[in-house]
Amino acid sequence: MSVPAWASVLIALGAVAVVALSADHLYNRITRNPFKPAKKHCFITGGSTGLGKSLAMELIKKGANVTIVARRQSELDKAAREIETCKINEDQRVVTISADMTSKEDVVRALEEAKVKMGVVPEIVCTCAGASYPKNFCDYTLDDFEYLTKLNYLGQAYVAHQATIMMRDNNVKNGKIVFVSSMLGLLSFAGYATYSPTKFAVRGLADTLRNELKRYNIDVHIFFPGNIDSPGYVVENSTKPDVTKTIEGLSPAMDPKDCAKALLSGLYSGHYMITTEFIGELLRCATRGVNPSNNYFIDSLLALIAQPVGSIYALFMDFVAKRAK
Ligand SMILES: NC(=O)C1=CN([C@@H]2O[C@H](COP(=O)(O)OP(=O)(O)OC[C@H]3O[C@@H](n4cnc5c(N)ncnc54)[C@H](OP(=O)(O)O)[C@@H]3O)[C@@H](O)[C@H]2O)C=CC1
Ligand SMILES: CCCCCCCCCCCCCCCC(=O)[C@@H](N)CO
Repeated sequence: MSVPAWASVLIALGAVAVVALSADHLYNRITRNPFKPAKKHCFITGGSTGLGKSLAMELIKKGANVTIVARRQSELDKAAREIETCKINEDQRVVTISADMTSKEDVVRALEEAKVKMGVVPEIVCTCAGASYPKNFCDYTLDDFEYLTKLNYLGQAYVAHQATIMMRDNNVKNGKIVFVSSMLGLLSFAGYATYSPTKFAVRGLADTLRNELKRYNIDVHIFFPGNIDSPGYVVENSTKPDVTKTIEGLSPAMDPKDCAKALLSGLYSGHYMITTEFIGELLRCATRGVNPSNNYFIDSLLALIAQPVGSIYALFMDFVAKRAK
């Protein structure tokens, strides 16, 4: 009995898919160290509210020890009490450090303090501290550009730099640095002139270090979440222009806990670029460049879909922006 031509084509395509998927899986496994947070010292900036706090809670549930860093000690203490309730072992530790990530001295001190208080240097570093104050371009002051560059970009760059030196000098076996960008590090539109560039900059740094830190066996990851229902989100919505709200309508605010879980799931899978939702996946695949794919076969398919979707969205964005007051 001969197989019809269409069936042979299907079988051939299926075979290619299976080979591509398994090669990709193998590639992810071989090129990154497995993510095993249990007993590790996780250092989280912006760990007192929103994404950072939820991430600390999820990591504690996995058996990690956690240091959370932020400016306000009162919020740190409140968060620490909440995080403590997620412990799975009595001996797990939660350390708080009050420090300002826009200050070089504070960043250096925070890492030193974390090492002393926890008794071991940070092995997993997540730079969540960040903020956004969306406005129309002409309504910003020049200082607004400087502040968000300091907090959202330099704040992550300083921490990554000091943590890398610490990991190198203390022979950390397989360290991890997780940068926090945003979907706005993959696309941008009206309202985000002071914010989006800082999140693109974080990607530039993460892409550099993903490659460069291989020599120290430090894995680098970058997270691109959509809107998160956090205290910061409430603040940003108070100044967000209507045009911005209309354009980003496609990204409903996610619960910080689900967002943290999405990040962990990406880390467990060994993905470099991690997103939270389908739109994020489309944007990731459309802008991946020469970064590793998460799944070569599916990513290529999504990249293909993203082209027409992106062009149509650009028409919509420009239509809305042109009519904005
Ligand atoms: N919320 C959203 O919609 C989205 C957020 N993101 C990004 O995710 C990250 C977390 O956001 P979100 O959950 O909203 O955060 P929140 O605004 O809820 O929390 C911010 C955290 O950072 C700390 N922080 C703020 N400024 C500084 C500073 N100068 N030095 C040290 N710590 C600081 C805050 O504490 P304290 O004020 O006491 O210092 C707090 O712990 C940010 O990088 C943000 O850009 C990405 C996509 C969407
Ligand atoms: C491939 C083509 C797909 C096109 C679809 C584009 C959809 C746009 C959704 C944008 C969502 C923006 C989230 C902002 C999160 C953030 O970082 C802020 N909350 C911080 O202020």
